Amino acid sequence: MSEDKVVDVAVGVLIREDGRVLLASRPEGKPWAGYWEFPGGKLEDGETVHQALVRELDEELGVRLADSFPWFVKEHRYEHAHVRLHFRRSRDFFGEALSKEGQDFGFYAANERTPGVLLPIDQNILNRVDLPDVWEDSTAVLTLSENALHATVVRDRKYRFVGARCGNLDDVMKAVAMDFDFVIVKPEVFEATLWKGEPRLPTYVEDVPASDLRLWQDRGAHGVKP
Ligand SMILES: Nc1nc2c([nH]c(=O)n2[C@H]2C[C@H](O)[C@@H](COP(=O)(O)OP(=O)(O)OP(=O)(O)O)O2)c(=O)[nH]1
Repeated sequence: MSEDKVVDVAVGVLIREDGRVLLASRPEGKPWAGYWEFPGGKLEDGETVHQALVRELDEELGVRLADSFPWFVKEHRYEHAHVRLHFRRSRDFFGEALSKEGQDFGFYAANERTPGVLLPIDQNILNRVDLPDVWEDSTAVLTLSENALHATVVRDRKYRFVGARCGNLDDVMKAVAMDFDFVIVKPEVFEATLWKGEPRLPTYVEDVPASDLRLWQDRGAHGVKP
């Protein structure tokens, strides 16, 4: 594989009614075998991310995925590959999971220890599963042009999540570089902050009614901030 070839990967964040998320260990023979991850895998030619997830969940765990929403897209360079991870959330799946490839698996809460170590970049992402759909004040929000370094300090002391209010794509790119948990944007700039229709971080749309939540989630938002 040439160094700069980007591999697109579909990643499923399947959330049970009790808020727990499906995680599984990586089968023997793959890079990072034995580490835990969200189920998913590489896109095949012509597949959408949702289609790839439907296939991978069936192949790996026998789970049937009915619907899923874009959550965010994240690039990461491993030694073995440069991946573009397309995370999608779903509460709409059925079937009892089975280990079709010899993996361990289970449903876990964000603050619970899995039997094995998660892939390093997945831990932060698992925490974000608890971000509420409708924004609450228990999250720290910074305006990026102000003192953004403060974010790292605040994160440890008081707030579980740190987000940034972003006026445009440049701000969102800064929030990505600083690994913020979420961004808040106005409805009129939402589209401009996406990467080919997918957010780059979980995104709240500001100043819209809570009753429009589903509409904005269909378009890729994590949630709304009325
Ligand atoms: N499925 C999954 N892959 C992840 C996660 N986090 C993360 O960095 N990755 C990376 C690891 C791998 O480099 C890549 C997924 O590739 P893979 O080898 O598991 O995909 P696959 O099942 O299609 O593999 P194969 O059949 O081609 O062997 O994405 C995650 O949470 N879930």
